[in-house]
Amino acid sequence: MTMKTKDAAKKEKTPPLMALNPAELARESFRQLATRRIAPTPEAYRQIYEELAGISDIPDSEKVLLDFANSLLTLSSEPDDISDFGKRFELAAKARDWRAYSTALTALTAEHLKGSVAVTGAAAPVSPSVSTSAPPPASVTVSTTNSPTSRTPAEDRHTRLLRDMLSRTLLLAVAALLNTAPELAEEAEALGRAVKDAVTEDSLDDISIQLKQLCFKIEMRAGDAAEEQELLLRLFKLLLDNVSELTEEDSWLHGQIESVQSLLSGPINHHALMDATRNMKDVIYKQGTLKHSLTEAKVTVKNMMITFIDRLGALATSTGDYHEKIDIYSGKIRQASDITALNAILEDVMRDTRNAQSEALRSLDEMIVVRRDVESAEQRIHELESKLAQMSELVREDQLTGSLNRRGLDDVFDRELSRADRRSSPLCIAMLDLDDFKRLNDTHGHVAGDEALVYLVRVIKDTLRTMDVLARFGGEEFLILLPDTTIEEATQTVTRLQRELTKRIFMHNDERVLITFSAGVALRAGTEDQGSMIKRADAALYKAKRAGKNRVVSAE
Ligand SMILES: Nc1nc2c(ncn2[C@@H]2O[C@H](COP(=O)(O)OP(=O)(O)OP(=O)(O)O)[C@@H](O)[C@H]2O)c(=O)[nH]1
Repeated sequence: MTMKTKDAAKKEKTPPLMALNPAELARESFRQLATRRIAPTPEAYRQIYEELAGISDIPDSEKVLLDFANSLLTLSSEPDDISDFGKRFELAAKARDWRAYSTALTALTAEHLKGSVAVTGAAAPVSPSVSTSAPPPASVTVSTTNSPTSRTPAEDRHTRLLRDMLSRTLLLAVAALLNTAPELAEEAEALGRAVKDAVTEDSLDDISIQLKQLCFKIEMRAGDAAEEQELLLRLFKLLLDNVSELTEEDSWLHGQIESVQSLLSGPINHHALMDATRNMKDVIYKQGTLKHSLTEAKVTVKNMMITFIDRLGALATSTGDYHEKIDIYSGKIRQASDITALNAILEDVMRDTRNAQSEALRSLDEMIVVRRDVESAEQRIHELESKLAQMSELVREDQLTGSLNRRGLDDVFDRELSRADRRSSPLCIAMLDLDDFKRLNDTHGHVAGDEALVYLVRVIKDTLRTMDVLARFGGEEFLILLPDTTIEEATQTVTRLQRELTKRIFMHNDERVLITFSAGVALRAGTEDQGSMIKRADAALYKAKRAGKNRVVSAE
């Protein structure tokens, strides 16, 4: 029951109706509630019921003052100045020393409720007849204002506690969680320290603004981190998918591992990850092709060596026969008695010698040829190896599809950005990636994969305007530059490309092979640069993949 309700209740106090039984008392209580226009709460009902029954719950003033002392004592679990005051009040009340009580009350007011706080009866000496309601004392009629100092001790304690908790949360928990973003961790620590010292409302307001800003920054940072993590996972998936193909020749693997390691040792950012993924795709494919050629070259060398050994064996065998025959002939010669017999033997010897000679010569020739083949195969291996090193250093065109390569794209992109700036015209890009291309390669072979890429480029070139530019971005990824094109037009164009690709069926070995692609389209925002546009188109492409492939998504 509020103070006002109690006062009103006291004013209209009804003499106790001792004669009434409980049911009648209850009825009368309800009637009184209505007459006095008091809200029918359980507490109000109890008050009136007790009043009518003559059971007064209004304590006397001494009890109130003693209760106040007790409640101060129970307010704090450990000795502090509040409990000291409690003790002083308790002693004064028990000794009925109201001057001492009043002095203590004035001191309490001066120390804890200064400023705009006015405590009823606190400034003046208190007499036992002080008119106040029942405890708890924390609700002593305090007229509060919005000032930070106008708090009761309990509120102060809670504020201190909360401030402490916030400060510790910022200093210990938040700062520790931000160990990957030292600048944000420092900010959290500085705020933690500031919270500890902030006592005025202004300084708390200031801290509240800074806290909001910090939360916003952490949210942004969390978004970036999630994106980077996603890219990292893609990169690792790619590496794992291909690692089995590379392990046979570990020298090929070293380069990959080194580049990923150096990437992981530096600060991980979106660009570095995107580039590493693309480069790796490119290198994996090209190395795969070269490795295949090298394996072929090695098989050739091995076969040649086998032939070489076979020939040597044949030579040894034929000359072995020859020596055997010579032995026989020498025996025959020794036994020959006339010149006719010797002549016959000599002719046989001559014939066998000629055979052995020509066999030896043939083997020699073959050995020379084989040796030359081995040398040229070795030469080819060296050429293939060095080709990997200087791979497409200078070319601006993709050798397989005839579209621009990354280098060529960079030149044209620069040109188109300047043109768009000059004319203030819209510029869009579309990033395309064939769907399930690995499966196509695995099912139909790499040659079919290559043909599919060439086929895709042909369909794109047939469908696009001449001013549009197509570049192979890496592996099975392509980028189309669409000058003077709005985002709606760009999306329509790419959707048309998808339709065209499914209409014009790709055939391999008389088999119909369905090829589709996913795409992300981005409109240049203001003077946005190439990297940022590609990043947004790539993110949209990734969404298209995740949404089920064979679709176009516009970048945000
Ligand atoms: N035939 C051929 N294959 C290539 C070429 N460049 C890259 N690849 C292959 O393309 C495949 C790309 O595989 P992933 O990146 O896993 O993509 P995907 O299978 O298309 O899967 P999604 O993109 O999720 O639809 C790899 O197997 C590469 O070896 C190329 O020039 N010719």
